[in-house]
Formats: sequence, structure tokens, C-alpha cells
Amino acid sequence: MPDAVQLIGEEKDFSSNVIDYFKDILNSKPDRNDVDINMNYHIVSVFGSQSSGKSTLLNILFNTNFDTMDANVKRQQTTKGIWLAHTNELNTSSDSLTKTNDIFVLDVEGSDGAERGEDQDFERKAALFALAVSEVLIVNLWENQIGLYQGNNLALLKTVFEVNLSLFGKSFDPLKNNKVLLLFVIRDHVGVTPLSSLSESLTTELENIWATLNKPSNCKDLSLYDFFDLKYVGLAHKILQNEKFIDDIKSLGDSFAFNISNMDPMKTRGIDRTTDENKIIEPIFKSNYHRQNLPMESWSIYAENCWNLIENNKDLDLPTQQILVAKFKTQEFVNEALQLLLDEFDKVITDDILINKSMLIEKLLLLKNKTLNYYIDHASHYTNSIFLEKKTVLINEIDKIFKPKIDFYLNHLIGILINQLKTSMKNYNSANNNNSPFVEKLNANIKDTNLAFEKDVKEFQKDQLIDEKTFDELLINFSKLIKDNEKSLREAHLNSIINRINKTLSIKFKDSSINLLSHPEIDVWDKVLNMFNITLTRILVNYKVETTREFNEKDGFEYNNEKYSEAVEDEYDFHLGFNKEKNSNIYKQIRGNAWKTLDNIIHDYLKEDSILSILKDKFETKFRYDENDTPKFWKNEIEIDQAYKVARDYSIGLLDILSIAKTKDNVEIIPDVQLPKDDDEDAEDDDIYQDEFGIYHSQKFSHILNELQKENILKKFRKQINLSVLDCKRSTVRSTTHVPIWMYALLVVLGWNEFMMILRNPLYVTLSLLLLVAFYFINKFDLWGPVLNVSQSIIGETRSTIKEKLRDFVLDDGELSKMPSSPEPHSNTASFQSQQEKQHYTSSGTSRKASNPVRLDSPTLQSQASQTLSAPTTSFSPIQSTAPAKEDYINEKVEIQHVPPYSAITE
Ligand SMILES: Nc1nc2c(ncn2[C@@H]2O[C@H](COP(=O)(O)OP(=O)(O)OP(=O)(O)O)[C@@H](O)[C@H]2O)c(=O)[nH]1
Repeated sequence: MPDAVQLIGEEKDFSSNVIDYFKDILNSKPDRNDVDINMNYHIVSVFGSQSSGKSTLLNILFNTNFDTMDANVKRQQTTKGIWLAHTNELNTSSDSLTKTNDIFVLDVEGSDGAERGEDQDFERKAALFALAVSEVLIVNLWENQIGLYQGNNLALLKTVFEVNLSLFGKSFDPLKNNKVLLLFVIRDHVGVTPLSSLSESLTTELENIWATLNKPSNCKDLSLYDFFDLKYVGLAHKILQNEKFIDDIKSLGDSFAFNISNMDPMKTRGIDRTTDENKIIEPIFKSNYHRQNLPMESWSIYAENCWNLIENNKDLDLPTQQILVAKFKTQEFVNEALQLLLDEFDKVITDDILINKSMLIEKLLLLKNKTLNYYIDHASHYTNSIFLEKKTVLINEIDKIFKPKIDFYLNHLIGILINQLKTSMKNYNSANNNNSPFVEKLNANIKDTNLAFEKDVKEFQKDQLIDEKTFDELLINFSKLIKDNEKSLREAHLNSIINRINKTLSIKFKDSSINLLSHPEIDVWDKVLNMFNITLTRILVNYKVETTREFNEKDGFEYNNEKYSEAVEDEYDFHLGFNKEKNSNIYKQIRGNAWKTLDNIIHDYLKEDSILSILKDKFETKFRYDENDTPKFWKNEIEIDQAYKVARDYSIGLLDILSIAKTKDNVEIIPDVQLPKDDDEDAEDDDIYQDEFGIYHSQKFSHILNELQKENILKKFRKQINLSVLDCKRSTVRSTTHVPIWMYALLVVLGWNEFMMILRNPLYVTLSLLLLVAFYFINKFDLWGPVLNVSQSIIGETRSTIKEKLRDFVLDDGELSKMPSSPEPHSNTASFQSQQEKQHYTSSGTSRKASNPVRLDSPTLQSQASQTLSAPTTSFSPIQSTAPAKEDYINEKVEIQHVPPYSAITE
């Protein structure tokens, strides 16, 4: 039997213990979340005079544990404020306590307690509170008070009626028909006056009271029975008829238990209540008494809110209060459900499933359903609109938690799809697939990409992991992203087209224009211009739009005095899905690039040096060759001078042609589109600029050379052609200078004997013939080079061998001279000869005779020899040519060939 708890304290404060009291009750139930248990509870309040046996009745009837007064000790008030006790056992006619749904009983402080005196405030507030929360109001009366119109009974009932009207009168809805049962329990009913008589008296009293009430206008015509059901029960005297007293309470218990207990108490006792006339049981609890649609767990919050409003004399609007409680509790369940989700989320949604769509959807769905189910289980008992409202809040919160993970997957998917799109279009570029235009291929790929994305996102949306709005937003954003990529893919393809065209143009322009400019003629620039237009047209032929335009006088244009129906500017389509204007701009860009390329090629090629070399080349050709490209043969200097003048004037004329690009009609060539600026060029740059040599140039296309440059070239050119002419004249002089004939005659006369001697000697003849034949073949096959090489290497080899031998000899001999004197006779001889040599060298100086044999072991000679050896090979030395071998010196048989000095030879 649980103890009662004070709900409203003596000081009219709501007790904080109530929440815990309810928690304990709920926790004691294993199936606390069961809807039947949580919602099917009843509230019963009891009113009556002080010490009228209220607590005694409640304790017996509901098996509760309210404090009761011990009359043997002192007659005083025991219940102060409002107490609450819970029960799910009733004392019925059954042999044992009958289990019922949960019943909460409110024992209200006695209405006429001496302690509060004339203070009616609490009584009124307590009545208001009891009406706000209870289904049944037990009014405890002594039998002897009925019909006496005394005590606080009438006042109490009047108060009850008044507060009832203030609570439910304004918003009375007959369809809802919510009522309160006023259960009058007549105590100490000894039976002298029958209960029916007492009931009538009381009913009359109540109706009279109702009639005297000040009712709101909308309740004027309403009767007491629109708000209340009345029931009267008599209980025997507790002291005098205790057994009957208990039986009467048990009978009352039957009424309470009926309809709400699991068993029909009548049947339990084997009594068929329909056949037992004396025991017709009227059920106490009816569905239309149930006022609040709140689960048991939130009743304490509701009761507290109501009491606070009552206590502060504020309007008590019960539906609003119930909605407030519903809002509070449902939010609490939303939070609990979300916490439950967060606790599991990271464990279930692991990184490895983030890129696995089906797994991700499955796990997210699992978590979502679990979270929602938790909420539904707990919050569905509250006001439906609030329940649904908070359910939406919960779903939004779940979506927020899921969003980063879904976004991760979708970003991953977007990355893959964009890459696929790019790769596919890259392959188009590399495959150079001209069968379907780029734009068609791009559009088809974009359509596929959009569909693939939509398909995946739809799977999330289908399972309500993404709402409709997000679904639409995702598709719109993806479409924007694709548009950006489409733009960049088009730009990239356009750039590749432009680059390809530029490259081709550059190669073709380079070959053609250098070829033309290196052989300049009077119409060279017309040819360059023509080459430019033809090359560009050919390269762009695939992009040209075939258009037939009607000729009219206005649009037609004239060329070579003929009218053409074609428009001046061709129309191009670069197959990128661009409009006419954009295509035209691209064409202009390409044309500008082409002009720029041509401009660069021309200006790079036509530098001072290259122009000088062109002029020189042209001069040489004109000067040295005739019209048939045959070399000219000069007879005299006058011819040379004439040819020189012609060639020079011709070449100088070419300089004028090359220095400015203009047609033969003397019209300067100006690009028909704006030339793109180089990166390092300032957009504001003037056309005139100064180079590192301080020379001013014009950036205009046609301006190749300025006057200063031309002057420089001319100066150098003249210098070079003068040299060329001088060479020519010299060669003429050489070819004309020949040996006089008399010299040949003299040669025959003087050399007659020698010729004869050779002719007469067969050896000389054979030798001469051999030499002649050798000379013939060497000359015929031009073998002078190899012959010269062979001769040189032979001489070189011989020379180095001799040098080496001589060095070895000198060194060995030097060492010998350091040795002590030998007793052998030739050493004395050597010493003597050395002396002689010395004298001889000293006396003879440079005019030595070859007949005097000498040794080279003297220090002087050695030093001379070594000096000679170390001297450069080109220097003249008497020893060098006749250097004897080492052995010859040792055997003293070597003779030095004394060569006379150079002066002597020349003499
Ligand atoms: N004569 C008579 N006495 C009763 C009856 N019921 C209870 N009593 C006695 O009346 C006295 C007061 O009983 P309580 O149950 O404490 O009365 P109460 O109305 O709860 O008192 P308060 O809570 O102080 O207002 C006790 O001594 C009871 O034994 C009854 O039916 N008849």
C-alpha cells in the first residue's frame, strides 16, 4: 500500500515530490509504455467537512494510506492542503482486493476547518483545482446535515458550481458533453430516512443553488445536469453498524471497479447483476468524465500548471494547459529520441558505408525508423496536432543529422559523374570523332549525367531520407554545376580548336612567308596576303557555314570589277552550340591570332641581319649569274662595274620592298581585326616602342624597318658588296697575269743538257714516267690531301724517332762523363779529341768543316745539343738534320754534317 503524498501544501504551494511520486509509480510498472496503462487512469477527489470520515472512507475503499484522526486522542484537522494517493486495488464485494486501472485519489482539506477560519480562498481554489483534474467529486455528508441547510455544505456546493461555470461555462460544448460526477456519500445513514428521500432533498437543494447562480450569458439556459451527473450513496454508521458500513463501502467499490477492473465483481461472486434487483450496479467511471487526454506520466506537470494558474488568480484554460503539457512532453520525447539516435549514429554509419549507396540507405532507414518509433510510442498519447507537429520537428532534426553523410555520398557521386563527363569529352577530343559534333556529344553526355544523378537521389527521396524540397534543390544545384562544367568543357574544346588552328597556321605561315620573303619581288606582300587568306580559309573550311545569300546592290561586294552574291564576311560555326555572335567573335579571335602569328613570323624573320643576308644573296645572284643562272665571265673591269651597279640598285630596291608591307598598288597592309596583345604587352602600349639599342620601332604590322635600321643595313650592305666586287676584280687580274713566252724559251735553252741527260738515261726515264703516272692519278682522283697527310706523318714520325734517339744518347753520355777516368786507351784519346774539338769549335766558330770528326761528349756540346733538342722544332739547328745514332758516338765514327748558316745558303 503506497503512502499518500501531499500535492498542495498548507501554504498553497505545489509539492515538488509529486513528480518523483509519479516516476516511482511508473517505474514500478514493467509495461509502463503500454498505451492502456499510461492513458487509462482516473482521478477522484473528495470534499467534505473536517473530520467527516473522508480519509477513513478512502482508505477502506481504495486501499490507500491517508492519515486519519484518532478520535480517542483529539478531534482536530488531520488533512491539510490536498493529498494524493495512488491505488490500483479496490475493496469490492469480492473476497480479495480487486485490481483496477490506476486511480489517483485527492483528499482535500476539510472545508470548515477551524484552522482557516473565514478564509474561503483555499476552499474555492481547491474546488477549482479538483474540478480541473477530477472525473468524480465525492461529497462527504452526514445524514443529519441533509435538509438542515446548515454548515458549509451549501456554501461548498455553491462554490463548486460557480467555479465549474468559470472553468467550463465559456467554452461549453454540448457535443463534447464532458461532465463531472458528484457522488454524494451520506455518512451514518442509519436507514430511517430512505436514501431516495434524502437524494430528492439534496437534488432539490442543488437545483435551488443552481438557480440562484450568476451564470454567464451563454450558460443562462443550461441546467445543472448539463455539467454534472448526480449520484447518492448511503453508508451505515461506522461505529454502530461497522459490518454494514464495510459492506456498503464494498458495494461502492463494486461501482468503482465495474467497467474498469479486469473482472466483473458480480460475476466473481457468482451473482448475475441483471437478475439481482437489489444489486444493480451503476458504474462510476464513464468515458465522458475523462477530461484530460494526457498520459499518466505528464499528469503532475499538468496539475502543477493548473494549480499555479489558480493560485495566481489567472484564467485557467484547460485545453491550452493540455496543449502546453503536450508540447513540453513531446519535445522531451523528441530530445530523447534524438539522443538515442546520436548514441548509435557513429557506430552504425561507419566511413566504409558512406560511399555504398544501398548500405547507407539501409542503415539510415534503420536508424530513422527506430528513432521515430521511439517518439511515436511515447508521444502519440498527447494532443494529436502537437504530436504530429513535433514529429515533423523530429524528422527535420533527423534529416539534419543525416544530411552530412548523405551529402558526403552525393558529393562523392557528383565527383564521379563529373569525372565521367570530363573523361568522355576528353576521349572525344583525343578520338577526334568528327562523326557527331562536339555539342551533340556534350548534350547527350550531360543528359546521361543528369539522369544518373537524379536516379540515385530519387532512391534517397523514395525512402524519405531526403524531402521533396531538398530533392528539388539538389537537382537544381547539380544542374547548375553541370552547366558550369559544360561551359568549361566548351571553353576547353574551343581553346583546343584555337590552339590547333594557331599551331597549323604558325607552321604554314612560317614555311610560306619565309619562302616568299627570302626571294622578295615587287609583289611579295600581295603574295603573303594571298597566302594568309588562302591558308586561313582552308584551315577553317570544316567550320564554314554554307549560306546562299541573295545578291543585291546594297549587300553585294565588288572584286576585280565583278559583283559577288556572297557576303563579305563568311559565317562560321565551331560546333560548340554557340550563337551566331559568339561564333563570329571566335572567328575574329582566330583571325586576330593568325594576324599576330604572321606579324611575329615576319618581324622575327625580317631582322637587320637577315635582310642584309637576303640583299647580299640577291646581289650575288644578280652580280655573278646571268639570266640563265650561268656564272658570268668577266673580260674587264668595266663589265664588272656595270654588273655591280645593276645588282646593287636591284638589291637596294628590295630593301624598300622589305622594309614596309604594302601591296604593289602601294596600299599599306593593315590587319582587318584587332591583334591580340602579348602577355608582357601593356594594353595601353603605344605602337611605337624603343628596343635595347635605343632604336624606335613601330608595332604596326606593316612597319618592318625604320629609317635608321635601313641606313644601317645599307651601310653594311655596301661594305660587303664592295669587298665582293674587289675580289672579283682581283681574280680578273690574277687570271690575266701570265708567264711571258720568252721565259719558256730561256728555260729550254738553259735546261737542254739536263733534259737530254734524263732522256738518255733509261733509269731516269723510267723514274720520270713512274712519277708522271703517279702524279697523273693523284691529280685525277684528287688524292693530294691523303698524300700530303701521309708525307707529313712520315716526316713527323721520323723527326720524333730521331729526337728520342738523340735524347737517349745525350743523357747516357752525360752520365758517363760523371764516372772516374778509365785506364782504357780510347778514353785518353777521347780526352785528347775533346780538347781538339774544343779548340776547333772555339777557333772555327760557325764555319766548321764537315771533314773534322768530333765527339759530342764534351759538356759544351752536350749543352748545345740539349738546347737544340729542347728548342722548338721549327727553329733551325745544324745538329738537328744530321743527328747521329748513339752507337756511332760510342764507336767514334760519327761525323757531324756541318751545314752552312742560312745567310750562306741564300748567298
Ligand atoms: N460516526 C462515524 N465516525 C466516523 C465515520 N468514519 C470515520 N469516523 C471517525 O471520524 C473521525 C475522523 O475521521 P477521519 O477519516 O480522519 O475524518 P476526515 O474527514 O478525514 O478528517 P480531516 O482529514 O481532518 O478533515 C475518526 O475518529 C473516525 O474513526 C463514520 O462513518 N461514522
